[in-house]
Amino acid sequence: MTDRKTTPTPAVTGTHALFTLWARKHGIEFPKLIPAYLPPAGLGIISTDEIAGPDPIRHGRTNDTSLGEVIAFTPNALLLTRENIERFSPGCGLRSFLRQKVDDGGLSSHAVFATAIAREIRRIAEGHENMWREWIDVWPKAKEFRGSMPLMWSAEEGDLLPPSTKRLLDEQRGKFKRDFKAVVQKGFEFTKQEFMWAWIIVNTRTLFYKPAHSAYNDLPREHCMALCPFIDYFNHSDDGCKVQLTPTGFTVTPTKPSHPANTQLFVTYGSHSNDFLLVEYGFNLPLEKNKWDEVSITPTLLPLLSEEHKRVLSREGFLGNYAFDKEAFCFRTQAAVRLMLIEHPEMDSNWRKVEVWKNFLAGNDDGERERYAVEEKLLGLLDSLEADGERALLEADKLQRQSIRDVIKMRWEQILGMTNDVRANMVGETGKWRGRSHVM
Ligand SMILES: C[S@@+](CC[C@H](N)C(=O)[O-])C[C@H]1O[C@@H](n2cnc3c(N)ncnc32)[C@H](O)[C@@H]1O
Repeated sequence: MTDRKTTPTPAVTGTHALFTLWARKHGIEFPKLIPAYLPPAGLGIISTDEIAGPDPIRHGRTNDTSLGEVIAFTPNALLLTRENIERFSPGCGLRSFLRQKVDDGGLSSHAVFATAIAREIRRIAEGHENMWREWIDVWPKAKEFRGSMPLMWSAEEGDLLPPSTKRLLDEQRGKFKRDFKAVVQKGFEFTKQEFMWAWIIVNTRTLFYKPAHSAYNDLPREHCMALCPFIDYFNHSDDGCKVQLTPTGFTVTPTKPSHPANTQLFVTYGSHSNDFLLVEYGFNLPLEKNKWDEVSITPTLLPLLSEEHKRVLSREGFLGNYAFDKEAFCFRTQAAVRLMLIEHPEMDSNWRKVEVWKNFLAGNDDGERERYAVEEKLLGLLDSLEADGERALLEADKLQRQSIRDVIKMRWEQILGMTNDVRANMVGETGKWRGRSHVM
């Protein structure tokens, strides 16, 4: 978790100083910014001067980011992209794997970038030069990822994460495993540790990149990526500056009216929950600083649905993607839980009940008749999550590595806090609104 008030220490010596010289020499522009140490976020970007953003009073518009000054610019020629992979890692032969679809023996963009990076680390150690060497030298080392990136944890440590986090971790582990296997099958000989470090570098530092090249027209979104020197120094906040791809390169523009000198500037990586930030980037934000945080309840709810329920939900477009935040459960969860009240929704004799359910989905029925029964089920989901959380917190206390223990405890505590909030919204602080009392 990061505190924006961490006192920044400008990173003006060593590898970071060499990198900023290299960056300016190659056309990267950042007139009022410098990198700084901002523990626990590692490096970040701070202002050296006051920065003016869009001025809503002067322009009468709040969302016109083009009116703020461009605070950072990285030209296209310096990006690591699918097009220049062979320039980044001469002789790697990776370009041909990008021409093939992944299902036809090709490699994902993520796997190709990680391979090129892992290969260059070896080549640099053997004495080869690399045009991007100064940039590579400022990336975090493997030991910096060990405590924070769950992908690097043991299975036992990962199992103590909340189900909503663990589900994302399992998906990520699947992706990593597929990429590593495919890369090894192509004859690249990396250890799992070497490849994992490079894969995490790509995971935590890529920008969405879809230039106006025909090669990108039909390319699936997950393959549209680039690594971007300097702009990859920015940390994330939910209201950070805007990153845009222009015909000449990436730009960063502020979205707030002004930033004083000597403050950290953030960009927004996307509208991400803390579970996502934790698994994909190895950090999470205090609840009050992440307006997009929510808890997926899918892993708890899906196993409670019968095959019949799943078929009906799927036909209506309501299967999966269930969540709550500190205010309430989402509508999709309501839809699933309401359907659970009908034991056999596909039986002819239940068609009337299913019609009532569909009327609720369409907004033609307020659902008040079933409200208590639905709430009982929702409260049951919260109870079960809480029981899991209490068990996991006890187990986490036994873990050797404190950094991992702290991460697991922090996310569980956030989730248990949200569980309390959403329950209080449903039944009142003491349960008196519903005749159900809870020990908080
Ligand atoms: C694109 S890099 C940003 C630069 C990075 N901090 C560094 O030291 O090189 C993304 C990584 O920065 C860290 N990070 C980004 N935003 C953060 C935040 N708000 N709080 C804590 N860590 C953050 C995470 O480790 C994440 O994986």
